[in-house]
Amino acid sequence: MAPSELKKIIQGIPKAELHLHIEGSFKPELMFEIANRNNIPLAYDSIESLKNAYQFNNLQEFLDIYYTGAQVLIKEQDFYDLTWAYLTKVYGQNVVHVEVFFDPQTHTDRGIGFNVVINGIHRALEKAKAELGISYKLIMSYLRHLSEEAAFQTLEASLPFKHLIDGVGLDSSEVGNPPSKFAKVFKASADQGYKLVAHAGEEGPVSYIWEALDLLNVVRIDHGNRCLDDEALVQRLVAQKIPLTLCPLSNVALKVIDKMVEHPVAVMLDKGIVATIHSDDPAYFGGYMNENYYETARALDLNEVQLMQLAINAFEASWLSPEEKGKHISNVKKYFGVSNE
Ligand SMILES: Nc1ncnc2[nH]cnc12
Ligand SMILES: [Zn+2]
Repeated sequence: MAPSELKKIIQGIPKAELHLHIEGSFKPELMFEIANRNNIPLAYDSIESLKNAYQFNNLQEFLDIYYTGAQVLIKEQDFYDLTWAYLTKVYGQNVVHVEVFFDPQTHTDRGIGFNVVINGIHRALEKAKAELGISYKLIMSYLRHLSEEAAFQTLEASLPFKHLIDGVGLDSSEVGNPPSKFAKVFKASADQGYKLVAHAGEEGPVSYIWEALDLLNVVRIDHGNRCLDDEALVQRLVAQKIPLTLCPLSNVALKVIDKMVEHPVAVMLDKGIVATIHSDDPAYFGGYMNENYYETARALDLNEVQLMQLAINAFEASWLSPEEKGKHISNVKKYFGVSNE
């Protein structure tokens, strides 16, 4: 298929984004603008030199830059502008539903109020719902390089805003910080009514995916690339329809895989895993939803049936109601000319 034809097909697919760190959507241009208005010096003297620093050998090298960039976010308006910029961008890519991560501790540890962060993000999400027709869920992520005690404090701080938050996640430096470290706070989060997800098996071993399932009771795994190392785990994921939110451009940028042709998503689909494609930190990894679909489809020679399955899987994996899921899935099928019988 010609590149332009593939791009056109991907553009038209109604898509759900389920693995997006809002701080990872912070474009250098907006970062400079917000840094200037808040009088915060950046370590880079131009947008170009900042962009040149976006070369990573592993997850930690990325995280160091990502946390530094987030430090210019001070006011509610900053969080609003960040979120609104992301939403208007993906509106143009026919993303119709988003489930967005935010990292409260990255901000509260700098003295920014939980209310400042969540109110700014929430205001933009509400505006996108009203004006762009994009539905949303919000996921508060605990930073796994910090203690479980710190995660408990974050859970406590979230409670006045519980009505705005749909679930909790677990992100940041994976190796050495297994899911088991957060078993108690995940149980307490579930008791508060939060849904549960966790990053696992991105750089960490397959045992972290088992732990996320058995000790944290998550309903989806973020990344999960390493699951193919373990056939029993694959069978569990298939039998229980546990989705994996994969991020192909992120995996190449962070050297989780060497080249896109090595990405496991096609094999996962073949095995019947509810695999989905997302963008993780699009401002840092070179692409949003369309670019992730496109680069993966090109490298793995995905056909239209596989593209349709990926799009359907994302709605199946979402936290939308059964009726909403059904409506979106029927739209995807219609788009691909498949009957909804
Ligand atoms: N890919 C990733 N893995 C873990 N933590 C993250 N935080 C933002 N992006 C992340
Ligand atoms: Zn992620």
